[in-house]
Amino acid sequence: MIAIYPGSFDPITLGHLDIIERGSRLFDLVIVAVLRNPQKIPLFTVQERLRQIRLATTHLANVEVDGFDGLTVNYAQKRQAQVLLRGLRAISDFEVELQMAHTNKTLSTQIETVFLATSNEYSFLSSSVVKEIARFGGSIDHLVPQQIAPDIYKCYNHTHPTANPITENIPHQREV
Ligand SMILES: Nc1ncnc2c1ncn2[C@@H]1O[C@H](COP(=O)(O)OP(=O)(O)OP(=O)(O)O)[C@@H](O)[C@H]1O
Ligand SMILES: CC(C)(COP(=O)(O)O)[C@@H](O)C(=O)NCCC(=O)NCCS
Ligand SMILES: [Mg+2]
Repeated sequence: MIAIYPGSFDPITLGHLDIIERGSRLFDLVIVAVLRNPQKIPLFTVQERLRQIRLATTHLANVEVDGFDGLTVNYAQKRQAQVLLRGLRAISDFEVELQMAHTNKTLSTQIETVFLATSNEYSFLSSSVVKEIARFGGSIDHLVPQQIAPDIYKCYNHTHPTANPITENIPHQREV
């Protein structure tokens, strides 16, 4: 069975990686699918995010990384996937995710959404939290795959919080 794990992944966190690893044990193939979303101003371009997710998942043979436009169910059908994989952290996720799952069901009755509960240690973790910490000069080493931490520090003009402490010139939004 093929599962699509769609999302923004701006950037990928250890919470996402945990869902990908657990998904890869449940499904024959997990396709991590990054939405090209013109409505969001991302920190990383889609190309950068694809590269980052690929770097973080090299140890998983049945994981593929791709970008897509348009409706997720259309992309799932194109890839012959039967499942949309999503993660649940809290009630706030549940409300949005349930609405999304029901909407997708009206668009394609063939595709099921499967939710994995967050692992306890990542229940607080989001891409937004990572960006907020990095933006104010904190360490994100324990929150993202080690291969991509340097990318994030670079965006905020510091190599590592201990190497180059917070300055007043940290940009609030990087140009993409
Ligand atoms: N720590 C986590 N544990 C479990 N699932 C997660 C975790 N972080 C994100 N997810 C799930 O991954 C999917 C993609 O989420 P998304 O790309 O929006 O990440 P995010 O961390 O929520 O980022 P943002 O802060 O930009 O919303 C969603 O199903 C989301 O619930
Ligand atoms: C990309 C995503 C899964 C949300 O990802 P996110 O959790 O990273 O914000 C969702 O916005 C989506 O599926 N967008 C594509 C458009 C679509 O299919 N909309 C109908 C479902 S609400
Ligand atoms: Mg989110």
